[in-house]
Amino acid sequence: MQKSLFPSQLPTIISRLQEMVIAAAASPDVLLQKEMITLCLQPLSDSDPLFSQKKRLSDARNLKFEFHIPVPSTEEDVLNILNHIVRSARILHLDEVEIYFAEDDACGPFCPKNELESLNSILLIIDSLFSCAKSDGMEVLQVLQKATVSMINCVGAQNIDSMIVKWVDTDAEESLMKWGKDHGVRTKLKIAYFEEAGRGAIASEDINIGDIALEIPKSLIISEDLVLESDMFDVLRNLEGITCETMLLLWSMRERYNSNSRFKNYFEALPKCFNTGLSFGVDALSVLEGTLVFEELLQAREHLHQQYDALCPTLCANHPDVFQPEMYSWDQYLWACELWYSNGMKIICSDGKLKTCLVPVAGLLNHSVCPHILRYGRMDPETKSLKFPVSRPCKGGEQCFLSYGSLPGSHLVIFYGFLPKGNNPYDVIPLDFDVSCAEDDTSQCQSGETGWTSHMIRGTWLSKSSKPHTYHLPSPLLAHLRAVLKGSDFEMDPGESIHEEIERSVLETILSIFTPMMEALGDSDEVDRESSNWDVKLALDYKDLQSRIISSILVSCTAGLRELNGS
Ligand SMILES: C[S@@+](CC[C@H](N)C(=O)[O-])C[C@H]1O[C@@H](n2cnc3c(N)ncnc32)[C@H](O)[C@@H]1O
Repeated sequence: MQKSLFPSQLPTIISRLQEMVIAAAASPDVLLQKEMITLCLQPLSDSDPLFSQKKRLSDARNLKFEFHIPVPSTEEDVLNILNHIVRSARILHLDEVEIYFAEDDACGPFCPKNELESLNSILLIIDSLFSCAKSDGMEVLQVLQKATVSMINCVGAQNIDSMIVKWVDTDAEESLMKWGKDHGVRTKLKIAYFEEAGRGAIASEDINIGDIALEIPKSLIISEDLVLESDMFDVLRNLEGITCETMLLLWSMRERYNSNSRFKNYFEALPKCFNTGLSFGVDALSVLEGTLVFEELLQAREHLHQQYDALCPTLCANHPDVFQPEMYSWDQYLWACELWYSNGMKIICSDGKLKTCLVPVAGLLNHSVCPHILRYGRMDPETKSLKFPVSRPCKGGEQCFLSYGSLPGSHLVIFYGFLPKGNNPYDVIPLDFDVSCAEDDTSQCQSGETGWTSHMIRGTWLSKSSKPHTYHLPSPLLAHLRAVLKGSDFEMDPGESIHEEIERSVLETILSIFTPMMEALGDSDEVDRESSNWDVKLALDYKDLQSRIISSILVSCTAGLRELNGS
């Protein structure tokens, strides 16, 4: 589901409680014992692929990663320090898209996922400090804990991803849950149906931060190990270049119809069709013409067709006993691809390898940009199970959401068949510049002195920057264009950081990229939304989203130009 399900580095929590003995100046005979709480965030690691960008941001803001809180302290002082801790944690947890848009003058919150990751990492440290705190220290920790939990609750309160429950459990889902529980699944969730998202999971009781909402034993997880044990492997092992993922896909096509399968209840509860972008009909495709997703979708389908043609007919002809032709049609292949794309989870298994797996029951969790479950994806070696703890509370009866990752709408449409509600901070338009620079200036041209070599843009309503000459556009992009356009054409006074002519050129360049994009989107008013099929509706929603993003960029550039022209 998530392309990289587990955060690349687990937070190594280094925390300690130090006792400091301070001599009282007034009376040298008396030693006052003063407790000091030291809270250390995971330090920036140079193995982090975003190390240089994070370092630049944290240096620009003078951030620290180790904090000392004197005990006792006033509540105000504690909360003030917590504010600094949170600012640092946010930077540590930024992912590639989030950091690209993190402006130097912004201290967050950046987006719900980053906020939840940061606050949960802090909460974990605070909780670990309780065991060695003394009474005054306890009080300080309680203040820190209460304030952090309250910030987490605030993130949840702003979430608008609520859906209306239609019904709870049908036969197939009921059998799946019963089968799961009989085989060791432990859960505080039950299955429900939502008009907007199909099945999903609701909390059957209040689930608090850190509680395990769902625990799936290893024995129920479908991974490549099953293919390696099956008769299929004898045939597939001889195929050059075949990946474990493809083997597993072929295995699942057959297992779906195996009445003796260990996973019968799981396969029976799967949808008969997945309704992702890969199944779009011609009408939906024609709506998408002119959007970025159109080409991506055609390429993805072409790739799958080629893969099918290269594999299935030959396997069925040469090994009909293993690959029965009636189970290996193109439609069945597409169904299996959609299953794996929309339900596959990347898990670090007991052998330390990252594998794409199907996880019964967990596969019923829907996605949100403000999820409850973020930290999962590593098999617990002790319990031999996969645990899904919540990072924000989920009240009984509420839908419990998972994060499928930092995914843009285009990816969600093609591989999952939906667009999430609310602002998706990962809805970016990538920008590939073919830069030809003066030879001696190439590196500066490519990075615009910010370390970024690829660029992106998103809806400008998401920008909170109030700095002049930012136009609600990302600063790495502006820096890059300024560096490229500066070239040798403009004379800049020493010390001059902004040159009006360059600013105009930057904004005009962006307008020249997005004006034709907006025109290419055309008008979709003539399509009757109400009577359209699911795929046309989704294509229209995606197109609306693209228009909204592009139009916000055009408005920001035009406003910027007007400002520069003094009108
Ligand atoms: C892992 S499955 C989740 C269970 C799924 N709803 C079902 O009925 O089987 C992923 C699929 O759920 C749907 N989905 C997940 N999150 C959604 C959301 N926020 N809004 C609408 N549909 C969603 C999409 O169809 C997606 O391909």
